[in-house]
Amino acid sequence: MKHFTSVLDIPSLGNWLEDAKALKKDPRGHLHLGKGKTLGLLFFNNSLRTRLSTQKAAINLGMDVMVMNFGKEGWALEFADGTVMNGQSAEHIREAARVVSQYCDILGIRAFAQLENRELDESEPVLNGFLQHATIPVVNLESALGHPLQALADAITLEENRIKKQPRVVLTWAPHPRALPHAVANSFVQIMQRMPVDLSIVQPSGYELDKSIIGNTPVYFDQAKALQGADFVYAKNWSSFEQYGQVVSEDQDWMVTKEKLGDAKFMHCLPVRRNVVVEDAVLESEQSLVIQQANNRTYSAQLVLKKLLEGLTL
Ligand SMILES: NCCC[C@H](NC(=O)CCC(=O)O)C(=O)O
Ligand SMILES: NC(=O)OP(=O)(O)O
Repeated sequence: MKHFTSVLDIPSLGNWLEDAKALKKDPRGHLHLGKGKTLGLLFFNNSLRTRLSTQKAAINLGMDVMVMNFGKEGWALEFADGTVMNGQSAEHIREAARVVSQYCDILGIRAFAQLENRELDESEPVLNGFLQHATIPVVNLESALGHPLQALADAITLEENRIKKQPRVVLTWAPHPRALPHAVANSFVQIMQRMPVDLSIVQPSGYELDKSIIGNTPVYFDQAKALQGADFVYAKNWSSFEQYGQVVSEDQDWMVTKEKLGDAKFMHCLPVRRNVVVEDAVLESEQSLVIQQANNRTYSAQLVLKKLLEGLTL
């Protein structure tokens, strides 16, 4: 693995989940591996978990870390080739990526979808710009299309809480006051499709995710029915894919409640809007796994960094 940009970069999920378990038992067991190596983290969007858990993961591996809030503090970057840069952009990705590569050994990039132009988002200008021009391994800290470190933490959490051999996992759309990206939902679907679970998606009409990601995963429109008998309920808002980036329903009836949850465990990537996405009673109950999911972000990041560091020393 040269870079980690997608769930599809995980060669064997079963082996990785075993590796994650071992790392979690002995987080400081590989302090030598990152000694003298620097992780650079560039954030074009806000973060709490990704920023701190990825730093923590690097610290556990003995790495040094440099973090920059690029969105506000970096020069506005130009990604298109051949442009006359007489507008807002002060620096080209061709220089920026090569410059940063000299200071770091591994580079993490967070750059969300803009949700204005599907083709532009699908071209992943920021992540792909760094992939193309950086000379070091690149890690996706949530891009327009995916959030693989979150999905890996979700898989670890599910593995720790599964009772059944083939649990029923339901990804439910939930209301939100803003238009949100598809990245978390995409990567969750992709990783669950690779696990021994019975996965389905439930959402209001108009919120179908990218067909190329859904594949054969069943999609339902009746939330109460879909949640019946679920073992894990993963809530997430996303904007319309068809009417790209639009909010086509704000239906509060889709909020996850204790009653709808039944005996299922509740999952969400956080940050979560209380009493919009999910009611307080769920988050305060024993059924909520959200804090454990956030904890597992450290081990998912640590696993990825460990694999990349091992690749560097080969
Ligand atoms: N990294 C986890 C989720 C990040 C982002 N959520 C948000 O922007 C929520 C912000 C708010 O609630 O206003 C998303 O859905 O992709
Ligand atoms: N779940 C997650 O990625 O959280 P942050 O956006 O706070 O990093």
